[in-house]
Amino acid sequence: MSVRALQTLKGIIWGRCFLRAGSQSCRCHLRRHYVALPDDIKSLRAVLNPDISKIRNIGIMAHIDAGKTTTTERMLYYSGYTRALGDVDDGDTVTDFMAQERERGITIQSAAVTFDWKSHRINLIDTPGHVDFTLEVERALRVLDGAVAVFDSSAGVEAQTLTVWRQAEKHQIPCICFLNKMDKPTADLNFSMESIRLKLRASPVLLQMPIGSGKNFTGVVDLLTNQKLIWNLTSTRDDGRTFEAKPLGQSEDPELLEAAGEARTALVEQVADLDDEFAELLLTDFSDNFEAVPAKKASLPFQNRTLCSDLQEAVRRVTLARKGVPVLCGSSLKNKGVQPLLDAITAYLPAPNERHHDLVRWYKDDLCALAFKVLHDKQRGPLVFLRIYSGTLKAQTAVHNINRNSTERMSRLLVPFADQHVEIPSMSAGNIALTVGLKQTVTGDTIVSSKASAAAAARRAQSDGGTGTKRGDRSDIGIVLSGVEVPDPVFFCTIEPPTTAKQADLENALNCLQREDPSLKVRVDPDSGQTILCGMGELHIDIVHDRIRREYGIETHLGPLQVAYRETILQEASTADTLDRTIGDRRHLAAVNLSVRPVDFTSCEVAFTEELRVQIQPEIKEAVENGVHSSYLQGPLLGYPVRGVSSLIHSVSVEPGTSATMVSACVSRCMLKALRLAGAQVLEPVMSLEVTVGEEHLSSVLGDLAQRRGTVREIQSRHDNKVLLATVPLAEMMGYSTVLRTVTSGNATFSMELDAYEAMNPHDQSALLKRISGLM
Ligand SMILES: Nc1nc2c(ncn2[C@@H]2O[C@H](COP(=O)(O)OP(=O)(O)OP(=O)(O)O)[C@@H](O)[C@H]2O)c(=O)[nH]1
Repeated sequence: MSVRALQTLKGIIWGRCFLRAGSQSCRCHLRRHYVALPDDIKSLRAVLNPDISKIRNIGIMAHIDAGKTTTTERMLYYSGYTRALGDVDDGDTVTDFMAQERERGITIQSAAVTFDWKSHRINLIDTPGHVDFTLEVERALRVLDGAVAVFDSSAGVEAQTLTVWRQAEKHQIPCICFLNKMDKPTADLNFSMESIRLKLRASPVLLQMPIGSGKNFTGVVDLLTNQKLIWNLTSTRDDGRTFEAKPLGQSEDPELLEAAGEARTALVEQVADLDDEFAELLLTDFSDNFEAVPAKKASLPFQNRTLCSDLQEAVRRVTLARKGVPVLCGSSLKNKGVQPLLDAITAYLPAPNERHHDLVRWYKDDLCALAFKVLHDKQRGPLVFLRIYSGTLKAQTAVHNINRNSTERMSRLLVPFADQHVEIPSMSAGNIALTVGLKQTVTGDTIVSSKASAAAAARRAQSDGGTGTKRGDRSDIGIVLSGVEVPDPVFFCTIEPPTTAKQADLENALNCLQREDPSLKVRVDPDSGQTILCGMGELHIDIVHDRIRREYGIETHLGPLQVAYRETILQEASTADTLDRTIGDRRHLAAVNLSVRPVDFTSCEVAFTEELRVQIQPEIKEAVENGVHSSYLQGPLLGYPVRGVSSLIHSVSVEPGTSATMVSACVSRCMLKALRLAGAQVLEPVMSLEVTVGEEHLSSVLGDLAQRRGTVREIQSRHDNKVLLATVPLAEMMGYSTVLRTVTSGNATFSMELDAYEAMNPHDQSALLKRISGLM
């Protein structure tokens, strides 16, 4: 695997489990003017069910290399979760513990880590940064209440952050931005703010100003409190646990004083623009002196004010309403600025009860939880991470899984703290729980206390207009939390066990892995009988392969990686077919007349003419639909799934005694004829690619892309680098990371995501057809 892939893998497997022995000690010295960790941080772990208002379920999202791992490591360290500061460059982060633990076969990965910060419970939920794991991000976002976006302040918004940001917007998750790497000579606050504004179309609310730049970056001015937060680190080994907080006084550097004054006025004006309540306060109480606006309510001139009217609360309202995003600065690597980031998480991001979760209201105080990650532990079996939305989850009780329509018993309930998994008897709404014993639950399932509770919720939903999610044709309305949409895999390859005796073990491993990862698809080729792995990218398949070896002890052989093409049609066509077959003494006779026409590439439909719809018997209708759908599974050209076709059934006649299977077979055969007549066409996955490269290597990258059928959309300048935006067919991108590293001597990074399925041009299509049919 490439260095980049390995680095990315490190990001993906971040935060995985943590069965580390030994307690931790965090001795802190609280001196005058100095801020350090309060001693009570550890003891708060005794509070296993904190008040819901004190819980923060958050994720950290970032482009690769922005500093997510480093920032996370610092958070875990300052909160007392870890004893030593890990360094990604030295390979001793929490991540690397994971690798060792996996080597020892103890499992495990964790989807969430729990720690306390100043009387708040923070559940940090892993959001991997690589596009192959977009589904994991989506799954994590589903259970997050807030997120921190980490940026490299010299690069601003980069491709992967943009993708994850869009996903966060879809789930309406309030965010905070952390401009990391302020110690770099090229760090640029204004550029980063502008790129948040332009690329993310967000309204950045600057809460801190950096003090000094490059290696002279020493801390920040907190614009709310008008305080300087300074890290006077005495050596490179200084962990930055202690920092100095003092009011910005007149004796300061006049330039800093002026800049901070202007930035605070801009902040106050911006918040007033975004929050009416604050604007009213400003106009009535502080119209002639914005500088006197207090940071916190405690410092308001009159205490009986019932409105939450201080600046910090106004910023909070703005953040929760997603009208603006607070921006903080720091350098995680240099141990500066992470504690205020933790403060900001507790101050601005929402508690679970401040988020609106549809459907949950139907459960009132009954249990309703979402399984958002399943892991397999060798000793304890499947571990299921649940986000509890309402009610209480109790150990040693049976719970009902609505999606599987099954009831199963949960044996133990755990909280994933650093040094141990703490077992607890029950857990209330807002929390993240790790459960043992749920053997049938799959990622995305909704868990409730009983079947009766689900039925009661369904009745409430029905009487309130029935906004529950209807599942298939079931007559009951299942009140399920929406899971995640699983995108189509773009790559596939065969997988073989070392010996046929290991086939059953391989099947078991693949079943377990699929339960954990819904974006992994496994099927058996009907012609060859081979097992086929389908995944989201080279890295995804690589990791699955590696996990089968490490965690299940099976050395498998992977066939060459192939692109998952699709097929469609170019024009409309109509045809008819008759199937007349006698099997034994039974005659099967069916005839069908249908037409197909192209629609957009995302869907495939089947419909019946108005007249036929009222006449057709339900079992014949089902058989016809099955026939059409099975023809969509294998296109006429290369046998890839069909997309973008709408079929209309004009007539069907079936002689009595004809089996449903024969009706389906007749329809499938007719569909195949129709698809051929309609001019079948191969669709290929086209990726959008972003390459950041030093100017001197730009021409080599462009030359290489031209050979890959790439289309350059734009070349932007970013400091000394060029950012190249292009689209390239996925088929041309195998092993790109290695080639890119070679042509740029390691001076480039790239990220890639599926842009669209596009029709291949006739020349490329005929080359592909020849290659696949073995003629080339
Ligand atoms: N100068 C500087 N470098 C930093 C800072 N934070 C992280 N880095 C470096 O940036 C590189 C990437 O850091 P990571 O923390 O691994 O970033 P990440 O976002 O987790 O990256 P992936 O795991 O690849 O997704 C490492 O070499 C870090 O040492 C910072 O504040 N300043």
